[in-house]
Amino acid sequence: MFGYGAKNEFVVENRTVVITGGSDGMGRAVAMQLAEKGANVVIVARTVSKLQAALEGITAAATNPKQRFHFISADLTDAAECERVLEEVTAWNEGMPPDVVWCCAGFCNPGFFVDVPIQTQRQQMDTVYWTAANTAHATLKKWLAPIHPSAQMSLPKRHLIFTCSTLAFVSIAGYGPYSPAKAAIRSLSDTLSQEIEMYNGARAQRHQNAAPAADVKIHTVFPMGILSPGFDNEQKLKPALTKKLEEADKPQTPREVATVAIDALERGEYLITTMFVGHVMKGTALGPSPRNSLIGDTLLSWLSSLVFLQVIPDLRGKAFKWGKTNGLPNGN
Ligand SMILES: NC(=O)C1=CN([C@@H]2O[C@H](COP(=O)(O)OP(=O)(O)OC[C@H]3O[C@@H](n4cnc5c(N)ncnc54)[C@H](OP(=O)(O)O)[C@@H]3O)[C@@H](O)[C@H]2O)C=CC1
Ligand SMILES: CCCCCCCCCCCCCCCC(=O)[C@@H](N)CO
Repeated sequence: MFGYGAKNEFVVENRTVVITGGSDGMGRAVAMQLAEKGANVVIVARTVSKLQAALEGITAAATNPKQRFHFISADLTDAAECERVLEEVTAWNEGMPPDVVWCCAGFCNPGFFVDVPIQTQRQQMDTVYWTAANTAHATLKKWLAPIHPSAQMSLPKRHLIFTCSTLAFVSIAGYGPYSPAKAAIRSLSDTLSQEIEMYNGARAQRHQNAAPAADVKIHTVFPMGILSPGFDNEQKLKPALTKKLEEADKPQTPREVATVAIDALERGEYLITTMFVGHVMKGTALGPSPRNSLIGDTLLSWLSSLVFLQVIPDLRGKAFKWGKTNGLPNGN
């Protein structure tokens, strides 16, 4: 929770939330929990049958008969489809854009770089990076449109949330098709977290000048493994070496990941990790990102830099030893 007496920085009651990838895994768990907290929820994914089944469960999680639920089928690798989704949600939401957009769409196709066709690697960039960037673009174009001072209303902060992976901080052999796309999301998130301040600054003068309708905050969640249908699929493709190198990962349920992430959003955090190993992976890679807590994150980065003195050679050493013992993956 956000702590006794502290302010909840992520109020969703009576507000409208869009969750991409909301038909399965973590996205569906997030949708259920935000419905439990009183949000109106729109889930977006490609497969209609999965959307219908998920929406039933999400609707049943509602706590107030006034809450509304909707699904939209769209392939978010197509930017025009993301614009359509935002238009449809705005029309459904009585002309108001959504208050929260959470990008969860994506899946992982692991494999060694030279073994995975380059076309598949481009597709990973499309499904992981571009679904998020397209959704962010369509959303922010709506949110940041200038509103004349006479038409300004008092609106609460809007939230754009990306879902990354701790692999964006520390990549592992066998994730070449996937980690770069997640690292690109992290970079976009850092860029936007700075750029958005210009708009929030302009809004401080909204009584004199045209400005966006509400302040905007950016967040990014970095889960470890999530026990989802996507994960089951990924395990079938994953090289044995990759499984060995990620032994420190004890996958969490979608519900656990959603709960931890929402709690962190309620505390107002920016880069969100969901368990101890994830915190340490973040700590080694904080770089120029805004901190959640100056002291906490600085101590974490010191701890991590010590831990990683051992982890970096360990990962490389295990890869070397694997090749020495087992030969090439398909060399027989
Ligand atoms: N599972 C894991 O171990 C980890 C996952 N993550 C990330 O967390 C997020 C959720 O993962 P997970 O819970 O495994 O998800 P799942 O693989 O279980 O579900 C993925 C969701 O995304 C949708 N989706 C996929 N491609 C598109 C597309 N092109 N357009 C629209 N919707 C799409 C799927 O529906 P449909 O196929 O019908 O479109 C589905 O709703 C992802 O971003 C993933 O990369 C991060 C760390 C670990
Ligand atoms: C004490 C600190 C030690 C740190 C050791 C680092 C070990 C690496 C763990 C790799 C974990 C990968 C999780 C993300 C998985 C993911 O995103 C995919 N499953 C995609 O779906």
